[in-house]
Amino acid sequence: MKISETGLAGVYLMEPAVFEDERGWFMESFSLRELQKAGICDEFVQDNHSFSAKKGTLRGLHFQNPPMAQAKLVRCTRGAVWDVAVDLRKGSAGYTRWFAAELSEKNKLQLYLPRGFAHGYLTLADASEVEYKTDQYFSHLHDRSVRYDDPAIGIPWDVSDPILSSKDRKAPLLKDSDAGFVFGGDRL
Ligand SMILES: Cc1cn([C@H]2C[C@H](O)[C@@H](COP(=O)(O)OP(=O)(O)O[C@H]3O[C@@H](C)C(=O)[C@@H](O)[C@H]3O)O2)c(=O)[nH]c1=O
Repeated sequence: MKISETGLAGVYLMEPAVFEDERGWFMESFSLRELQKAGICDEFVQDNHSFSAKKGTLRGLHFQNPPMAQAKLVRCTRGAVWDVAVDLRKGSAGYTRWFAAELSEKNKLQLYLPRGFAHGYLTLADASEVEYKTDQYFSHLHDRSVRYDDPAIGIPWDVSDPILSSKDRKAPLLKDSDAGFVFGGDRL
Protein backbone atom coordinates (compact mmCIF):
# COMPACT_ATOMS: atom_id res chain seq x y z
CA MET A 1 0.00 0.00 0.00
CA LYS A 2 1.51 3.30 -1.08
CA ILE A 3 0.20 6.11 1.15
CA SER A 4 0.77 9.63 -0.21
CA GLU A 5 0.18 13.04 1.30
CA THR A 6 -2.18 15.32 -0.58
CA GLY A 7 -2.24 19.10 -0.74
CA LEU A 8 -4.46 19.00 2.35
CA ALA A 9 -2.81 18.18 5.68
CA GLY A 10 -4.26 15.02 7.21
CA VAL A 11 -5.84 13.76 3.98
CA TYR A 12 -4.08 10.81 2.34
CA LEU A 13 -4.38 8.96 -0.94
CA MET A 14 -3.77 5.21 -0.76
CA GLU A 15 -2.69 3.03 -3.64
CA PRO A 16 -2.85 -0.67 -2.87
CA ALA A 17 -0.40 -3.12 -4.43
CA VAL A 18 -2.36 -5.16 -6.97
CA PHE A 19 -1.07 -8.63 -7.86
CA GLU A 20 -2.30 -9.82 -11.22
CA ASP A 21 -2.08 -13.32 -12.62
CA GLU A 22 -3.94 -15.51 -15.09
CA ARG A 23 -6.89 -15.82 -12.70
CA GLY A 24 -7.38 -12.10 -12.19
CA TRP A 25 -5.95 -10.00 -9.35
CA PHE A 26 -5.49 -9.79 -5.60
CA MET A 27 -4.97 -6.85 -3.28
CA GLU A 28 -5.07 -6.02 0.41
CA SER A 29 -7.88 -3.47 0.50
CA PHE A 30 -7.29 -2.62 4.19
CA SER A 31 -4.31 -3.12 6.47
CA LEU A 32 -4.26 -1.56 9.91
CA ARG A 33 -0.50 -2.05 10.02
CA GLU A 34 0.05 -0.08 6.80
CA LEU A 35 -2.17 2.76 8.01
CA GLN A 36 -0.43 2.87 11.37
CA LYS A 37 2.94 3.19 9.59
CA ALA A 38 1.57 6.42 8.07
CA GLY A 39 0.37 7.62 11.49
CA ILE A 40 -3.32 6.82 10.91
CA CYS A 41 -4.49 5.17 14.09
CA ASP A 42 -8.28 5.33 13.88
CA GLU A 43 -10.30 2.37 15.03
CA PHE A 44 -12.79 1.79 12.25
CA VAL A 45 -16.13 0.53 13.55
CA GLN A 46 -18.56 0.69 10.61
CA ASP A 47 -18.43 -0.21 6.91
CA ASN A 48 -20.79 1.58 4.53
CA HIS A 49 -21.66 0.60 0.98
CA SER A 50 -23.71 2.73 -1.40
CA PHE A 51 -24.88 2.29 -4.96
CA SER A 52 -25.79 5.14 -7.30
CA ALA A 53 -27.68 4.13 -10.41
CA LYS A 54 -26.83 7.15 -12.54
CA LYS A 55 -23.75 9.08 -13.60
CA GLY A 56 -24.08 12.65 -12.28
CA THR A 57 -25.31 11.64 -8.81
CA LEU A 58 -23.80 13.86 -6.15
CA ARG A 59 -23.77 12.88 -2.47
CA GLY A 60 -22.47 15.52 -0.06
CA LEU A 61 -21.06 17.47 1.45
CA HIS A 62 -21.56 15.42 4.59
CA PHE A 63 -20.10 15.16 8.08
CA GLN A 64 -21.14 14.36 11.62
CA ASN A 65 -20.70 17.00 14.30
CA PRO A 66 -18.71 16.33 17.49
CA PRO A 67 -18.79 14.23 19.58
CA MET A 68 -19.81 11.89 16.74
CA ALA A 69 -17.32 13.11 14.09
CA GLN A 70 -16.07 10.47 11.69
CA ALA A 71 -12.81 9.72 9.93
CA LYS A 72 -13.47 7.90 6.65
CA LEU A 73 -11.52 5.57 4.38
CA VAL A 74 -13.26 5.60 1.00
CA ARG A 75 -12.96 3.47 -2.13
CA CYS A 76 -14.94 2.87 -5.27
CA THR A 77 -15.57 -0.79 -6.03
CA ARG A 78 -17.67 -0.37 -9.19
CA GLY A 79 -17.67 2.42 -11.76
CA ALA A 80 -15.95 5.69 -10.84
CA VAL A 81 -16.45 8.73 -8.62
CA TRP A 82 -14.83 12.12 -8.09
CA ASP A 83 -14.31 12.10 -4.34
CA VAL A 84 -13.83 15.28 -2.32
CA ALA A 85 -12.61 16.11 1.21
CA VAL A 86 -13.14 19.60 2.68
CA ASP A 87 -11.42 20.89 5.82
CA LEU A 88 -14.14 22.31 8.11
CA ARG A 89 -11.97 22.76 11.24
CA LYS A 90 -12.23 26.38 12.27
CA GLY A 91 -8.75 27.79 12.91
CA SER A 92 -7.06 25.30 10.58
CA ALA A 93 -4.67 26.71 7.96
CA GLY A 94 -6.65 24.65 5.47
CA TYR A 95 -10.11 25.82 6.56
CA THR A 96 -12.57 25.47 3.59
CA ARG A 97 -9.80 24.07 1.37
CA TRP A 98 -10.58 20.87 -0.47
CA PHE A 99 -8.83 17.96 -2.13
CA ALA A 100 -10.36 15.74 -4.78
CA ALA A 101 -9.34 12.53 -6.51
CA GLU A 102 -10.93 10.16 -8.95
CA LEU A 103 -11.51 6.81 -7.28
CA SER A 104 -12.52 3.99 -9.55
CA GLU A 105 -13.00 0.29 -9.96
CA LYS A 106 -9.95 0.47 -12.25
CA ASN A 107 -7.45 2.59 -10.31
CA LYS A 108 -8.44 1.10 -6.89
CA LEU A 109 -7.31 4.28 -5.10
CA GLN A 110 -8.63 5.08 -1.62
CA LEU A 111 -9.04 8.45 0.06
CA TYR A 112 -8.58 8.91 3.81
CA LEU A 113 -10.28 11.87 5.53
CA PRO A 114 -9.69 12.57 9.23
CA ARG A 115 -12.36 13.84 11.60
CA GLY A 116 -13.29 17.46 10.96
CA PHE A 117 -13.61 17.09 7.19
CA ALA A 118 -16.74 17.05 5.04
CA HIS A 119 -17.01 14.39 2.36
CA GLY A 120 -18.82 14.23 -0.95
CA TYR A 121 -18.62 12.57 -4.32
CA LEU A 122 -19.94 12.76 -7.84
CA THR A 123 -20.49 9.56 -9.82
CA LEU A 124 -18.64 9.52 -13.15
CA ALA A 125 -20.38 6.38 -14.43
CA ASP A 126 -23.76 4.71 -14.15
CA ALA A 127 -24.01 2.00 -11.49
CA SER A 128 -21.18 3.22 -9.28
CA GLU A 129 -20.58 1.72 -5.86
CA VAL A 130 -18.66 3.29 -3.00
CA GLU A 131 -17.54 1.50 0.14
CA TYR A 132 -16.05 3.26 3.13
CA LYS A 133 -15.01 2.65 6.67
CA THR A 134 -15.85 5.06 9.48
CA ASP A 135 -14.35 5.33 12.96
CA GLN A 136 -17.62 6.41 14.58
CA TYR A 137 -21.13 5.03 14.31
CA PHE A 138 -23.87 6.79 12.35
CA SER A 139 -25.81 9.31 14.38
CA HIS A 140 -28.87 10.85 12.81
CA LEU A 141 -28.71 13.59 15.47
CA HIS A 142 -25.19 14.68 14.45
CA ASP A 143 -25.51 14.08 10.70
CA ARG A 144 -25.05 17.30 8.66
CA SER A 145 -24.84 18.49 5.04
CA VAL A 146 -23.51 21.71 3.58
CA ARG A 147 -24.13 22.88 0.03
CA TYR A 148 -21.97 21.07 -2.49
CA ASP A 149 -21.80 24.30 -4.51
CA ASP A 150 -21.11 26.69 -1.63
CA PRO A 151 -19.05 29.48 -3.22
CA ALA A 152 -17.10 29.85 0.04
CA ILE A 153 -15.68 26.39 -0.68
CA GLY A 154 -15.67 26.60 -4.48
CA ILE A 155 -15.44 22.99 -5.62
CA PRO A 156 -15.47 22.81 -9.45
CA TRP A 157 -17.87 19.87 -9.79
CA ASP A 158 -18.00 18.75 -13.42
CA VAL A 159 -21.81 18.62 -13.54
CA SER A 160 -24.49 21.23 -14.16
CA ASP A 161 -27.61 19.58 -12.77
CA PRO A 162 -26.61 16.77 -10.41
CA ILE A 163 -28.97 14.17 -9.01
CA LEU A 164 -29.27 15.06 -5.31
CA SER A 165 -31.13 13.73 -2.28
CA SER A 166 -33.81 16.03 -0.88
CA LYS A 167 -31.57 16.49 2.18
CA ASP A 168 -28.68 17.70 0.02
CA ARG A 169 -30.95 19.96 -2.06
CA LYS A 170 -31.96 21.76 1.16
CA ALA A 171 -28.48 21.85 2.69
CA PRO A 172 -27.33 25.19 4.15
CA LEU A 173 -24.28 27.18 3.16
CA LEU A 174 -21.32 26.69 5.47
CA LYS A 175 -21.81 30.18 6.96
CA ASP A 176 -25.35 29.20 8.01
CA SER A 177 -24.46 25.70 9.24
CA ASP A 178 -23.67 24.68 12.81
CA ALA A 179 -20.52 22.76 11.83
CA GLY A 180 -18.76 22.39 15.15
CA PHE A 181 -15.15 21.47 14.40
CA VAL A 182 -12.30 23.41 16.00
CA PHE A 183 -8.71 22.82 14.91
CA GLY A 184 -6.51 21.63 17.76
CA GLY A 185 -9.47 21.55 20.14
CA ASP A 186 -10.73 18.58 22.07
CA ARG A 187 -11.02 15.27 20.25
CA LEU A 188 -13.70 15.76 17.63
C1 LIG B 1 -24.74 7.46 6.39
C2 LIG B 1 -25.79 6.52 6.98
C3 LIG B 1 -27.11 6.59 6.57
N1 LIG B 1 -28.04 5.76 7.10
C4 LIG B 1 -29.41 5.85 6.64
C5 LIG B 1 -30.03 7.22 6.84
C6 LIG B 1 -30.94 7.39 5.64
O1 LIG B 1 -32.23 6.89 5.95
C7 LIG B 1 -30.32 6.51 4.57
C8 LIG B 1 -29.62 7.30 3.47
O2 LIG B 1 -28.72 8.22 4.11
P1 LIG B 1 -28.08 9.43 3.33
O3 LIG B 1 -29.09 10.02 2.41
O4 LIG B 1 -27.46 10.32 4.34
O5 LIG B 1 -26.96 8.68 2.45
P2 LIG B 1 -25.76 9.37 1.66
O6 LIG B 1 -26.24 10.59 0.99
O7 LIG B 1 -25.12 8.33 0.84
O8 LIG B 1 -24.80 9.80 2.86
C9 LIG B 1 -23.44 9.50 2.87
O9 LIG B 1 -22.78 10.39 1.97
C10 LIG B 1 -21.36 10.29 1.93
C11 LIG B 1 -20.85 11.39 1.04
C12 LIG B 1 -20.74 10.23 3.27
O10 LIG B 1 -19.63 10.71 3.49
C13 LIG B 1 -21.44 9.44 4.33
O11 LIG B 1 -20.90 9.68 5.61
C14 LIG B 1 -22.92 9.66 4.30
O12 LIG B 1 -23.21 10.96 4.80
O13 LIG B 1 -29.41 5.65 5.22
C15 LIG B 1 -27.69 4.83 8.06
O14 LIG B 1 -28.56 4.05 8.56
N2 LIG B 1 -26.41 4.72 8.46
C16 LIG B 1 -25.43 5.54 7.95
O15 LIG B 1 -24.22 5.41 8.34
